[in-house]
Amino acid sequence: MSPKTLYDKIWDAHVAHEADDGTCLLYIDRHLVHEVTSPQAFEGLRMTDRKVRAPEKTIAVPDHNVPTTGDRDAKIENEESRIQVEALDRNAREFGLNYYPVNDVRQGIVHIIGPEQGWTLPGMTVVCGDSHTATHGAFGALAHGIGTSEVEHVLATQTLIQKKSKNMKVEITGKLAPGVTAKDITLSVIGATGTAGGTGYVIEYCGEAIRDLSMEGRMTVCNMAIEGGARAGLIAPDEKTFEYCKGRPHAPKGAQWEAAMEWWKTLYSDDDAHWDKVITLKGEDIAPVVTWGTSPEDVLPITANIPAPEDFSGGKVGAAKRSLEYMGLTSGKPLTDVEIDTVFIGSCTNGRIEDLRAAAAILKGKKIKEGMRAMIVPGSGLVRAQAEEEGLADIFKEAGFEWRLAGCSMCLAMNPDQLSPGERCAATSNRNFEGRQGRGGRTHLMSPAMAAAAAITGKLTDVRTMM
Ligand SMILES: CC(C)[C@H](C(=O)O)[C@@H](O)C(=O)O
Ligand code: SF4
Repeated sequence: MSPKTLYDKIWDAHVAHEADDGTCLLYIDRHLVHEVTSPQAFEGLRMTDRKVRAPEKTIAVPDHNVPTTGDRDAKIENEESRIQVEALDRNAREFGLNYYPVNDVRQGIVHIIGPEQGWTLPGMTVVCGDSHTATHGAFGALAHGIGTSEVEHVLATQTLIQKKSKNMKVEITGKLAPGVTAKDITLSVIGATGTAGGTGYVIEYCGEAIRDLSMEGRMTVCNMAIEGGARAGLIAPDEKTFEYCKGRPHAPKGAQWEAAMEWWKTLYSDDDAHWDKVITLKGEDIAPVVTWGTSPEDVLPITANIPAPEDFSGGKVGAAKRSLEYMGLTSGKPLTDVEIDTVFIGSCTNGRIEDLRAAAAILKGKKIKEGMRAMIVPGSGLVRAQAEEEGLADIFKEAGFEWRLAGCSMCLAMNPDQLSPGERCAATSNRNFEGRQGRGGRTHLMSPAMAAAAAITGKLTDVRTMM
């Protein structure tokens, strides 16, 4: 048998049909559905009088438009948001899906609750009408975003038409230095490869620094594979993965667990498998980083100065000029001089319990800078409950943070949590595009510990000075 990558193995196990031109029909194990990209897909089913082919493998949750304050049973004020959330509610009930309504404690960001509830498991194919579906790759699942017409196709057939991508290996060797996290790894990779570096590839992240990460950290890394242009990100499952999955509500039990483990233990890239592209970073070389511009590739160590357009070449010169203008930054000044007025800790990148613990470790016994607007938005109701039980919520509230209900929130500002024009935010999310967090808002991406440090000082801050 010829050697295979992890991606090859999962792919081969799911091909239902291959056409002469290489186009394949892939079987889909899990279909996650949120309110933004699904209404038209369900309408399509209705119009053609179809049912959902595998409702037991389809999981629906509202997350993007839900308010994170107040009464969850109250009507959503914004009409567009309300229509989407109500449509999902109707569709989930009518088509008999697994459903976590907004007032269910298990509700949360779709990419956080999939793993949390044990829907996401090694070796699966997982899709969702959402680009950050790559997150689930942390379990050694082939997971990627799909468009609304594909959502309809998967709902109707439980299959997806796909062409195979190329294999890319991203190896992070050695150990991370103190203060350096999974977020710094994933941002540094994009800084090195650019936002198009992964185009046409499925990335497998490997190496000692990846193995050392918790499942939460691995999800942070895979979450941003899409920002590096890749179709999906993967990490081979290991004991940590199995331990995380064991006992989750929808994980297999008993003999079924044993049978699953037999297959899961074969899920690694063979030694002499073929890679179309290989990138290697040394863990020791990775610093706590922040973004300075309006693309996730605009990454620098926190100790650097704000770049000048002339530091770049080609099309990037003009892009950097526009970014710096939009961001209101002066070239040559230290990044640590940049003052911020808002801190957002949350999102499917960094809204899990470990992220909240990392922020709490910095915030314990401290106060945020006067006048600072700071919020923690847990990734799910269960993350929120656990943080309360562990006393983290008290640390946040005593420090001056708002303690919110679960949802996407200020990651993309589809709910009332938005930046005003010119406001500058230290954010733990994954996109710093113009207007992403509200029209005219300015976003600096970073790790939860770095965002917590910035909340205290009121500036972009090297977390290592506060440890
Ligand atoms: C709304 C949704 C389609 C979108 C995505 O696909 O990623 C959102 O989650 C985002 O992060 O921009
Ligand atoms: S938290 Fe942000 S990135 Fe994640 S699904 Fe929601 S909007 Fe998209």
